[in-house]
Amino acid sequence: MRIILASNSPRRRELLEGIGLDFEIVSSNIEEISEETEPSLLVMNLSKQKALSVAESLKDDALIIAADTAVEINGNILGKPRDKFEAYKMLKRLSGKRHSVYTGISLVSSSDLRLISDYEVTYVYIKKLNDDIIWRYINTGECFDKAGSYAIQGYGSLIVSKINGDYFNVVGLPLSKLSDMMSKNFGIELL
Ligand SMILES: Cc1cn([C@H]2C[C@H](O)[C@@H](COP(=O)(O)OP(=O)(O)OP(=O)(O)O)O2)c(=O)[nH]c1=O
Repeated sequence: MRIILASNSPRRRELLEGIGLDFEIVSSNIEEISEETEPSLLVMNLSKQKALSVAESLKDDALIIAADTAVEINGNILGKPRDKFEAYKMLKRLSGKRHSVYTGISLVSSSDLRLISDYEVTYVYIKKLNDDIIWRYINTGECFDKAGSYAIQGYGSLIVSKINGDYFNVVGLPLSKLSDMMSKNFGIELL
């Protein structure tokens, strides 16, 4: 079956390429809006919207993969920062604390619109950051298209002290969970 990644994220593309999957990319371009405040439900809901928007635009049979990542700390959900001041506020909030990174995955088969959603959570500990370090990090420019304003795979690796859970989930696509979902629900084996 054709496999389609419904994502504009270069990280998600690279992660799927890394496991040798043969897939195409179709961007979803939905407005990421949801009233949901429970992070696991929010990321599953948004990934579902992305997957369905692509599935509905296809004529032939394909399996669509979509994902959404959000950061949660003390009941607050952090998405992507709008500007450097918002990035500063987010990093200040994450400084010296543990937060949770949620990624929701949705799989949809375009032939019958059968939909499966699930999520993964990883706990990330950020070092105590002074303002000088926060601004130096923001000035690397890598925080802007990232949930929570950092990229664990980039300079962000220097401000993370440890993680508990799947690293790839933090980067934006929990490959192990995805593999289980594809195998269990669609009989597609990635290994
Ligand atoms: C926390 C964290 C997030 N991120 C990224 C993963 C996601 O790409 C992004 C969160 O935004 P998303 O809305 O999940 O994804 P996206 O807009 O980049 O791509 P698309 O919706 O088209 O699939 O933050 C990192 O790259 N590293 C990190 O450490």
